[in-house]
Amino acid sequence: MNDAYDLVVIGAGSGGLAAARRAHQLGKRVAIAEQEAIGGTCVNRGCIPTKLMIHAADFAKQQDLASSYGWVNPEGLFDWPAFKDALHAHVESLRQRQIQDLEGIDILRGQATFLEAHRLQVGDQIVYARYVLIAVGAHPRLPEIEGIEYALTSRDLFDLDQLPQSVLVAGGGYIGVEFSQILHRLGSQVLLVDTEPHVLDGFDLDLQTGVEQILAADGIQVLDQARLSRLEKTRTGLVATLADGRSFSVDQVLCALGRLSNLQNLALDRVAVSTDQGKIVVDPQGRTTVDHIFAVGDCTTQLRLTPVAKAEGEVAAEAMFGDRSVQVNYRWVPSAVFIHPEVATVGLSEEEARQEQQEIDIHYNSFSPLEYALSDESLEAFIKVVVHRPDQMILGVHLIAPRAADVIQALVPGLRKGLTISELQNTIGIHPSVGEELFAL
Ligand SMILES: Cc1cc2nc3c(=O)[nH]c(=O)nc-3n(C[C@H](O)[C@H](O)[C@H](O)COP(=O)(O)OP(=O)(O)OC[C@H]3O[C@@H](n4cnc5c(N)ncnc54)[C@H](O)[C@@H]3O)c2cc1C
Ligand SMILES: NC(=O)c1ccc[n+]([C@@H]2O[C@H](COP(=O)([O-])OP(=O)(O)OC[C@H]3O[C@@H](n4cnc5c(N)ncnc54)[C@H](O)[C@@H]3O)[C@@H](O)[C@H]2O)c1
Repeated sequence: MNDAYDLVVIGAGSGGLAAARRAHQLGKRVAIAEQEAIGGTCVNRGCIPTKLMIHAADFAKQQDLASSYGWVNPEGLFDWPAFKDALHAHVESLRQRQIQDLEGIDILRGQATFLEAHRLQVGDQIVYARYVLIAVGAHPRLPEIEGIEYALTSRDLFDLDQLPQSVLVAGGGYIGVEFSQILHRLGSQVLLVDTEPHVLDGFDLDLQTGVEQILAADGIQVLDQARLSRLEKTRTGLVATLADGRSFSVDQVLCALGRLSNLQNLALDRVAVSTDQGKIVVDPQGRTTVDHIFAVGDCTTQLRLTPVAKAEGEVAAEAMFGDRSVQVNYRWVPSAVFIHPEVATVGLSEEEARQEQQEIDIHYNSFSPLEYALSDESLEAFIKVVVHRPDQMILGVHLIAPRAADVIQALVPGLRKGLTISELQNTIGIHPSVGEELFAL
């Protein structure tokens, strides 16, 4: 049968592409179904365009610092349409590269739906699949409040005709915090509203409060324990009302309130795949409650990050067709919030370690990065290490500093092998660098 595959992958994002390529390398006949653009969220409307916007915004910060380093009149004007064109051209080139990398794999254009356990409809085509991998990702959650149709999501930001002069950002997670600083640096007045006591709920509390200080020092107003409850369109923009009755007139409102798995069109009820709170339940190999159906990435109950989706995709393909013993190890997954200065974290927060009733010591080092030395502006960067007192092994590392993401991820192989605080303290670093501060704890 022409339309019979060893594996049909649903969704050509980070997880689906990794699985499809691995299964193809293992000699299997593979098809990948995609209803939108190849590359999924990360390439088309997530990590890559966001980080390009962060670089654009960072030049504004560098201009501020440059005048302390002898540069005269470093201020320039930001041309949003020119940047947008360059951004979309780069995203298009990445997309083309992803398509080239799919050589030997059939691309099925359209929405995939289960007809029965091994049969899928993709657009107007019906295909047979020995195995199916669901990698359908997620979409922004919008609360059911009056006027929500006027709000933007992160998807819309890369296509705006012009940047808003004022914006209310609802949600202080990764997306809300990153875009608050981007939009502020590019000239918008920003108000950030979050329901929790601090932004970045779930991060180490010192990171949460440290980030709020950075945002406040930038001139971003942060309202904690506040909930967006209504939007009204006016002649000039929007009026956003909070649950406590306060209201704000702004040009735009950005909703960054978490993401929901894209399960709505799959007809999962026809195949008895179990879900929990709208996410597919999987084991550490990505197997669902149905033996030949796997799921990876943002549509599952695991962490929602690109490198995690990729690792899960590769493991799932191995579990189907190669080394059946592999599993994803979620113990030491680092992550970063790409603001200036960067925020990066790995392992347990102090609060998580205390909740687990671990006996812990906290090692802390605050420092001022050299790039601020000549500036009137100050930056208190810090590193915090959570240590298991009985054996001195490191349980978590949390850093706010320039280049924090690179510093933290370089530690991960050591952490996986049981790195202790004295091994860190006995290391000779590179001077002058942010990384050497790790060894001065
Ligand atoms: C603004 C933003 C910034 C981010 N920044 C970072 C970052 O800096 N670092 C990081 O690690 N992560 C980041 N993420 C998260 C990261 O993008 C995701 O974790 C990652 O893309 C998940 O990959 P995935 O394969 O699970 O899903 P996706 O990449 O979302 O791919 C799913 C694909 O499935 C398709 N699809 C859905 N349903 C069907 C169907 N029925 N039939 C056919 N196709 C279907 C979709 O069109 C989509 O292309 C960011 C996310 C956002 C929104
Ligand atoms: N740098 C990165 O790695 C990166 C960047 C962007 C996105 N991501 C991924 O994308 C996912 C989604 O990001 P996100 O920021 O949308 O979600 P999130 O879950 O990280 O944060 C949502 C925030 O919204 C708040 N909130 C919920 N309802 C609210 C309301 N009605 N009013 C005000 N605040 C409210 C929550 O308290 C929470 O702080 C993340 O989980 C992350 O995995 C990662």
